[in-house]
Amino acid sequence: MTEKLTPEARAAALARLDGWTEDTERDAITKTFWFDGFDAAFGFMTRVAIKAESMVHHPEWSNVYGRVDVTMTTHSAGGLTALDVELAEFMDRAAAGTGRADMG
Ligand SMILES: C[C@H](O)[C@H](O)[C@H]1CNC2=NC(N)=NC(=O)C2=N1
Repeated sequence: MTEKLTPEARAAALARLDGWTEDTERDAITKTFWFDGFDAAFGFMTRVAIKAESMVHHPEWSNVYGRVDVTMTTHSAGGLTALDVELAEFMDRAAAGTGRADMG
């Protein structure tokens, strides 16, 4: 089973990630992505969904028009793991416009 990150690994991951903040109350990280309308937001979500399925690891998220609110945590571990960081990094790349279904 995937283990929760150590405090050191967690701090290093947060320093590496772009704009993610900690939700310390539930040991999760969150970020709001903004896109130029629904089409771009849903395109992002589609790329992330394909990646999430391949990882068998899924975001908690909601979408309103060009806005996507994301929370990442690992339910089975009860907190933040390397899987959350991996998918968060993928989202940062996908949102930067380099996202492809076959990406990373
Ligand atoms: C059965 C299936 O592998 C599990 O329910 C997976 C699915 N996606 C998941 N996603 C997340 N974020 N955490 C999990 O613990 C998790 N578990």
